[in-house]
Amino acid sequence: MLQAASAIPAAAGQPTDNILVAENVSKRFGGFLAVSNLNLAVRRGSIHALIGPNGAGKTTCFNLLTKALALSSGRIMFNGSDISDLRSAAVAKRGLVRSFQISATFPNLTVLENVRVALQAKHGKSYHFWRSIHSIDSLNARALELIGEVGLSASQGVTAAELSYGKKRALEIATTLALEPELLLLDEPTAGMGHEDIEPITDLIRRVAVGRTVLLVEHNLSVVSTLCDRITVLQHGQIIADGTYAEVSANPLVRTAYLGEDDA
Ligand SMILES: Nc1ncnc2c1ncn2[C@@H]1O[C@H](COP(=O)(O)OP(=O)(O)OP(=O)(O)O)[C@@H](O)[C@H]1O
Repeated sequence: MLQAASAIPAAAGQPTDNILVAENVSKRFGGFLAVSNLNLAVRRGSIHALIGPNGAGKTTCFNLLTKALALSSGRIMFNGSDISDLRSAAVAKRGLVRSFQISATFPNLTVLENVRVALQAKHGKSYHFWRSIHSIDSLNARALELIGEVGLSASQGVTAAELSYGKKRALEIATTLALEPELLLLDEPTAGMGHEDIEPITDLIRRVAVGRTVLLVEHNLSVVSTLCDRITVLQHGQIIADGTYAEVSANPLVRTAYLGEDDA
C-alpha cells in the first residue's frame, strides 16, 4: 500500500541507508506554498525519479535539495549530516552534484578540454600545469577515463559545439562526473531530445549510476519506467505517492493527478 506524504520507513531491525533525506521541507514564495512538508528519502545506490504534472514543485524541490534555494522550513540530511544551512557549492564539494547547471560546457573547447577544465575546477591547485608533469598526466588520464565512461572516446578532439544534442548531454554528464558526485541530480535529462537520443542517454544514466546514486526529474514516463527503482510523485507541492513505477502508476491519486492528465 502506498503512503502519501511519508518518509520511506526502514525495515524493522535494518539500518536505513538513505543517502539523502528531506524532513518536513517547505518552501514559500511570498504567500504561496510551492513545496509543503516534503518527506523524501533517497536510498543509496538507487535511481530515483521525481515526477508530477506541470507546476507540481519538482524544480523547486531540486533547488531546495541542491541548496540553490533556501528552505522556508524543515531539514535536509546528506550522508547523515545536516546540510540545511549550506550553500550549493559546499554541498557539491560533499558529493551532491547537479548536472546541467554547475557543469556548463564551453562550446569552443574540445570534449577533452571541457572535461579537463571540470577536473581542474574540482581539484584546483593540485592540477596547475606548472606544478608537475605528473599532475598533467594524471589529469589527462582521468579525463580520458571519464570520456570513455560516457561513450565519447571517438569524439575527444571534437568541439562541444559540433556534437549532436545527445552527445552534448553525454559531455555534460562527463563534466559533472569530474566533480565526483556520490549523488547525481539530473534535471530532465531527456528534455528536448529526439527519439534516437533517448535510449542512448537512458543507457548512459544506467551506466553512470553504478556505484553512485541518481535522483532525476523526468517528464518522459517511459524513461522513468525503464530506468528508475523508485518514483516519488508530487502534486501541488506535496508527495501523493512513492514507490516502484508499478505501484505509483496503479495509485488512483496518481492516475487522476498526473497520468490521467498526460494520457488524456
Ligand atoms: N521564484 C518563484 N516565485 C514564485 N513562485 C514560484 C517560484 N518558483 C516556482 N514558483 C511556483 O511554484 C510552483 C512550482 O513550480 P516548479 O517550477 O517547482 O514546478 P515543476 O513541477 O518543476 O513544474 P514544470 O514541470 O512545469 O517545470 C509553481 O506554481 C510556480 O509558479
